[in-house]
Amino acid sequence: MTTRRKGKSSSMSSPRKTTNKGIIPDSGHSGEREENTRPTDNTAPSSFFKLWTSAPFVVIFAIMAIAFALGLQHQSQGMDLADNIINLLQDYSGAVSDVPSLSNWDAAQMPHKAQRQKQRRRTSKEVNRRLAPTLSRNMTVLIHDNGESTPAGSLYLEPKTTTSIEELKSAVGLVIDACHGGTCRVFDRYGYEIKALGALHDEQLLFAVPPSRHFVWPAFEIGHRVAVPGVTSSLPGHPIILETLSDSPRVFMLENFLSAEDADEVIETTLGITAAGFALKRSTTGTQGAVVSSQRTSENAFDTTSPVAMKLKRRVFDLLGMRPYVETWADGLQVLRYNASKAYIPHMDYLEFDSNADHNFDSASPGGTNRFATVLLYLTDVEEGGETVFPLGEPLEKEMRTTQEVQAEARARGRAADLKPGSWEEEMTETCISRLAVKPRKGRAVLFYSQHPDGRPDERSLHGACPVVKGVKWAANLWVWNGPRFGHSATSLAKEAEGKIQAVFSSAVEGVALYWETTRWGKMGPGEAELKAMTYQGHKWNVRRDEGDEHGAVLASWTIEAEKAEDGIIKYRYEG
Ligand SMILES: O=C(O)CCC(=O)C(=O)O
Ligand SMILES: [Fe+2]
Repeated sequence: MTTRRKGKSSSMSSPRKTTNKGIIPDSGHSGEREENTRPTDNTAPSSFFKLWTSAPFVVIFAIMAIAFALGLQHQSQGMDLADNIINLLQDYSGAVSDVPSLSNWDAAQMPHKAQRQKQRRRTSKEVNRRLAPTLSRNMTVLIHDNGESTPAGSLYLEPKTTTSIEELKSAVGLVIDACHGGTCRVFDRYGYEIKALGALHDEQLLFAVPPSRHFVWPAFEIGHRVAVPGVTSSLPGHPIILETLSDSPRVFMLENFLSAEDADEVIETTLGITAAGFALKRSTTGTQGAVVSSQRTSENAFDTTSPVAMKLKRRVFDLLGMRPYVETWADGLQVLRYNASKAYIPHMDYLEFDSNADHNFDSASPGGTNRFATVLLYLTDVEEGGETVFPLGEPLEKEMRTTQEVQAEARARGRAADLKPGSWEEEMTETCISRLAVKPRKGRAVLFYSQHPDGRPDERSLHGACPVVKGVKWAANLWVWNGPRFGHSATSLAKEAEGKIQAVFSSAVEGVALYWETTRWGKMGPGEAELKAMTYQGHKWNVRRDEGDEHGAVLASWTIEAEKAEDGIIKYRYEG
């Protein structure tokens, strides 16, 4: 195995300027694969894609002819080639060059048939399981620091020296300092952890994720689009498309994330919630006791358990490469309603380190947790206004406007929305007009990260909800934490909610997980924190053998009996 280490890779300081054109594959490989792994220009499909999508048969024929010719001379080499082609298909299943550009989202067409088939291949639940545990051939892989768009170095791997995933991980440790000793997990560029060497292929981009950190989608460049493989989308045949809007702050647009029916169901479910602490009411801020703020004028509700909320919460974890789903790592789905003029001043989603003495919010420190990423779902179109604005993000389309023009437009919007002249809402509108702002569209979602890949809070993640000018904006967000969340919001409020019981679960033995019906709640064991849940009389909880994403055999079941609760709390312990 040979290691090549480049100068310390760095984040794109100016995404528009930077591309990873500088990658030079190890000798012996044409540059063509890297050319294709590079972000694709929306308007100019890469030459490979043009050929593949416009004339697949020509490509297949050419491939077969080469494979056959090689096979005659050297059978195993022909097999390698065939393997490589399959890998190639898997890798490119997510690269999108033929979806419409941002300004043309409405026209989103069906992906090309070949691409759909590739999508299905990848969607099969656990790609790694079907793959050989060994390397198929000598190959070069490019090693990226988590979340980085350019590689830190490359590794030349040979089947005879790299015989296990552990060896791959140790090799990665030679390239990436934070992975010294082989401590990192290795992900492909779609957020799938590599668990079998057979999943690797030549010139693949690999992302090294240090222990207790999570995969972060690389930005590549503004406008880079990926059809996300393996994550359920709103419509069969239409993959979720993740488009880079900004590198720093790290913001992505997600198209096809949820269907119109799902959006309607979230709203209907929300309007039906009556429990105190969950039902729709004027939004609050703060962790020490929620306070109504003049700078957050929306209404919100928490939907923690409805089937549609559970489905979307799991989808978000999948999209983030956080598998399996862990209930205690996210706040409930927070549903938001903004009537005309309502807004939320620019803020961070992560909580201040000293916001509560009982919790370590320093997410970069061992055991510290805080909000890591936000996925914001738009449940309605909004006639005018209501954008999610990132004041530190570059606008997608730069318009040459003077400050006076921007101010005049903000005032006009303010009048239309009935905003108080000189109010923070009117002032914010200037930012909405001139900085990175995402227009709500039903079914669309935005992903942004509140933490750097190493867990430090990202102060550039500042964002807010622009005042709605015309119409009503319904949205829902899921705040995903980098570990078990602080039990403030939904959970502690829920204690007060009528009829609910706080259940606390633990296990004296390793290798088991808690499930609420078919929903995985989390891992249990002597080394794990107790799992907590708000639950009802008659709810059934299962202890299963922990088999990750799969449902292991049921080892024990508990049915909630309200009369056994003391002070509204009931404890269950699995003794094995
Ligand atoms: O509604 C939006 O666009 C943003 C909402 C938000 O940032 C929040 O609720 O934390
Ligand atoms: Fe927010």
